[in-house]
Amino acid sequence: MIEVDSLTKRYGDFTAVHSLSFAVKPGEVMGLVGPNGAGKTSTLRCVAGIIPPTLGSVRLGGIDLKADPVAAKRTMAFIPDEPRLFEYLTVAQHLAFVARLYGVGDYKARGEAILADLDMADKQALLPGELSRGMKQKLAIACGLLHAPTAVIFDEPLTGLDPRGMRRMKDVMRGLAAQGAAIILSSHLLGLVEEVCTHLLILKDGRAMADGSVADVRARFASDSTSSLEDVFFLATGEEDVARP
Ligand SMILES: Nc1ncnc2c1ncn2[C@@H]1O[C@H](COP(=O)(O)OP(=O)(O)OP(=O)(O)O)[C@@H](O)[C@H]1O
Repeated sequence: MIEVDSLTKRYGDFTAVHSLSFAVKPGEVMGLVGPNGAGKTSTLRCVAGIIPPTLGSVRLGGIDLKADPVAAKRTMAFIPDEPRLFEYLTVAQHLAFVARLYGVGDYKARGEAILADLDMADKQALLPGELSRGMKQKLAIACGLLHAPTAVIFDEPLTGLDPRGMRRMKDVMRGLAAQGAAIILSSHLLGLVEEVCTHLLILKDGRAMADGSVADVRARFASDSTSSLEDVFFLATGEEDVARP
């Protein structure tokens, strides 16, 4: 469960996120979408405990992030769009290191299963410098999932993946949700959001333009239940001439 209550993020005098509240329940995948500068990254970083909110609170698995950051972060994984790896650790050593950090005792079988899911089983002895961009992304994902997080944040998770990798990644997200994880997926790829997400939060200028199940948001903004998420996005954000043919 991810619970965000009245989250405000200011940078100096500028307010990037205005009193935002939402919750992602176990099994839900919430798509966080919005135009450039809407406040998505600021929100995600606050939820992940990377930067502090100016006001408001975040609870992960029922644990207040400010009151007990270590316990709250133990329940969570943040998968950034740009993989950050250790140059001198192999794939297998990355998993061993992350397992020690999170106190995952029986990590080997779990790590191998995650690597296999991502088509990385035969890459265990390689260093990041020997991996392609997409493989690095997959390794970052494997590291993030090793401790079986119940709250998972994906920021543009398909960046650099080939079509097979993208399909694997979508399966991984659906699988995590089916196992009861609460997931936030931030992406500009509205097709991906439409395929994977059960819920939507559309942000603009740091404010929620829409929040709810995909069906509810669609019903609110589009007259037609078959309208694409792209249409819903433009209607909700007023970003484009929606009357275009
Ligand atoms: N460290 C910072 N200092 C000052 N302003 C910032 C900082 N980080 C972000 N902002 C501002 O906050 C606003 C929201 O930025 P943010 O990166 O959260 O948006 P975003 O929705 O993730 O955008 P994008 O889709 O382009 O990644 C923007 O106006 C940005 O200029």
